[in-house]
Amino acid sequence: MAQIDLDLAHSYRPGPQSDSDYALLPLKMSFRDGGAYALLGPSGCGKTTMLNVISGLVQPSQGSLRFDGKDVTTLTPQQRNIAQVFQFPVIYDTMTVAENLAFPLRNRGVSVDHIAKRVGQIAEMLEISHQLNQRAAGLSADAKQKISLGRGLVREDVSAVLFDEPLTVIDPHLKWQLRRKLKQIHHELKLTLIYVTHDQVEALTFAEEIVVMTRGRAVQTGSAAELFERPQHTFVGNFIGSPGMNFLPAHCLGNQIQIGSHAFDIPEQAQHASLHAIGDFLIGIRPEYVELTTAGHAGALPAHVVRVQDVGTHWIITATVDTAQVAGLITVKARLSAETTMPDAGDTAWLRIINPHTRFYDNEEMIA
Ligand SMILES: Nc1ncnc2c1ncn2[C@@H]1O[C@H](COP(=O)(O)OP(=O)(O)OP(=O)(O)O)[C@@H](O)[C@H]1O
Repeated sequence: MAQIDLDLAHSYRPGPQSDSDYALLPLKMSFRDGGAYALLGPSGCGKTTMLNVISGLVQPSQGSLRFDGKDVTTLTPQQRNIAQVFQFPVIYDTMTVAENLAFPLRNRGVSVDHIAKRVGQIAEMLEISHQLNQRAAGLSADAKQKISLGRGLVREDVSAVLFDEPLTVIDPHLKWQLRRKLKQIHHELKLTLIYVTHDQVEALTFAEEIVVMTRGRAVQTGSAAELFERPQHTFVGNFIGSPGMNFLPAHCLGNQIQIGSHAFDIPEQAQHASLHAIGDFLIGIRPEYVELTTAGHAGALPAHVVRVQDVGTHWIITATVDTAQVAGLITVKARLSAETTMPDAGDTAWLRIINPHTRFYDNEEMIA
């Protein structure tokens, strides 16, 4: 296992001129030895490029990377001692499940006894012990991908195990089980795992730390709770959560926050942010933290209710807030508990949007 430090950028085009020429913009980041990470972001944001730069399949066009302080930039995947699991099964159909799992160990000259022990352990973890003597050829796509996962996890001496959307071919129910299983396996094997996905549920279930990426940038690395409570970038606010964070344009007038024609006291968490010096900014509040309250309540403004949806364990209210000439009508969503007395579509509801959970953004970055 190794601590992985990146200080690099990558462009597939020679002589990149603008940000859009880069698949990975210049970044500095570290993956802790033994950590479980997810690289999360929409299609094309650079996740696979980052994974391939770590494995050595792609050489960064600028900068370097280190494993435990040693520069590995020019080393091959094999020299870097990386195991990789891809979207589709990479196994030998003519071999049995046990032989497939043993293959990476046999290649490294591990003793027969140790191979048998380790293959048994991995098969048990993945619940494929009963299939060890079957030929891989006859197995379902799900079972084959489990073998691929097993082959990725079987070696104890790897620097890291990299997964590129490994559950794509897996049936939805099994997918859910395997995500939990991988988390448990990480706990037991203490391998450094880096897992690429565009699915936030997958990332949040599996990883201790999630690297959120957009347009070639890693905009935040943090636990599920950190990404939820303190999105450092508006993209994280939007992308994480369902529905995503609400954003409203605001500015400072005297020592108050002005949204449309409504003025609010600056809350405790933004006292230090010199909002008056910034001028225009965005406030962000998660639908979970928008409170339904009464007229004139501190931190609340009137909203026109457009839709009220019962989504089982809670309700989602969609309403519009008038920000006047700043941005016209802005949609705000509130996620309310099933016990709340709901307004109807067409009503005016007072929504408390300034409270201790409100965040402040300048140029997409969180400032308070
Ligand atoms: N071999 C390549 N040559 C040129 N451009 C590439 C190559 N591979 C990726 N790109 C470009 O680099 C950018 C990042 O792609 P990458 O595959 O890393 O993103 P991703 O987040 O993994 O997307 P997906 O989830 O769709 O796989 C995209 O604009 C993509 O078109």
